[in-house]
Amino acid sequence: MPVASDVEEPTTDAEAAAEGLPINEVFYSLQGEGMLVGVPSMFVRTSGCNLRCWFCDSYHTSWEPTGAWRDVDSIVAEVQSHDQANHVVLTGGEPLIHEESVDLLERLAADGYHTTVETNGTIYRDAPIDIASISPKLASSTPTPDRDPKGDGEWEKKHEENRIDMDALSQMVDEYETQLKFVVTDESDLPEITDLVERVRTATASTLADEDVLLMPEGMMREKLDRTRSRVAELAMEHGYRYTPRLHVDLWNDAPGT
Ligand SMILES: C[S@@+](CC[C@H](N)C(=O)[O-])C[C@H]1O[C@@H](n2cnc3c(N)ncnc32)[C@H](O)[C@@H]1O
Ligand SMILES: Nc1nc2[nH]cc(C(=O)O)c2c(=O)[nH]1
Ligand code: SF4
Ligand SMILES: [Mg+2]
Repeated sequence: MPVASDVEEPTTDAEAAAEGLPINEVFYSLQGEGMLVGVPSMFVRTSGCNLRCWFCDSYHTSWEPTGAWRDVDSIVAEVQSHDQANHVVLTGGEPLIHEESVDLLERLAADGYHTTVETNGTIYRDAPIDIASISPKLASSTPTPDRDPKGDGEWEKKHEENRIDMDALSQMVDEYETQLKFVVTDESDLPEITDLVERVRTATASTLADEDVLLMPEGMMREKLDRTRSRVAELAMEHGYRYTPRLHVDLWNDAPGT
């Protein structure tokens, strides 16, 4: 795919209307994470993010955002060209920084697709979303100078300030069928997870069951997951939360377009 532009910040509405969405990749695969794991799905990956997790497995949508601007018609046409999939995963980067993601979701809903949006939960948008797959970012995601994949901790403060927005998160949980999918680096993440789950329960009218809380092992590649998945599965059992594998990594490691 041609690299037409770098995407650092959300565009203005006028630019977005004229240009569509910055797209890093569109591909057909199996949903690798969460409650629909294994379901044949089309993936639409937007470029650009408002956070910078040190472990981000989509480096070219966050730390070095690249992509081609595409109009919604051409994205929908590519989704339709794989007629095995009735399910679309909109991901990124952070797809909800882009106003035009709402247009895309409306077009997909009108065409009868079931949609999952993978989001960090910091931006609320009103859109036809079947599953909000929210992955709130924990303190262990913060790019401190010793873990910054690119620089020297320049993003540490901004990431730390913006990684949780309780208003946006609560509104999303109230409006959409939700899974809260936490990336677990080790067991020291658990107190923060249980605390955040309780805060969400207090702030929302909807029921957030323990099974709607998912623990996912951190690991971009198989070798890392081999070291983390057993412990994360045990932690899920201890707390009554759900464990989610990273099926695509088990099957295809970090191959592009999977
Ligand atoms: C690249 S993010 C894009 C969507 C959105 N920005 C978010 O973070 O939820 C897609 C999913 O991958 C997860 N993820 C990113 N890097 C990971 C890693 N190294 N190990 C495990 N999960 C990771 C995120 O937490 C999120 O659930
Ligand atoms: N197969 C597959 N499943 C996924 N589920 C969520 C993904 C993501 O990057 O958001 C993802 C991904 O990148 N690949
Ligand atoms: S919020 Fe998502 S896309 Fe952004 S840096 Fe973190 S994992 Fe990557
Ligand atoms: Mg991924």
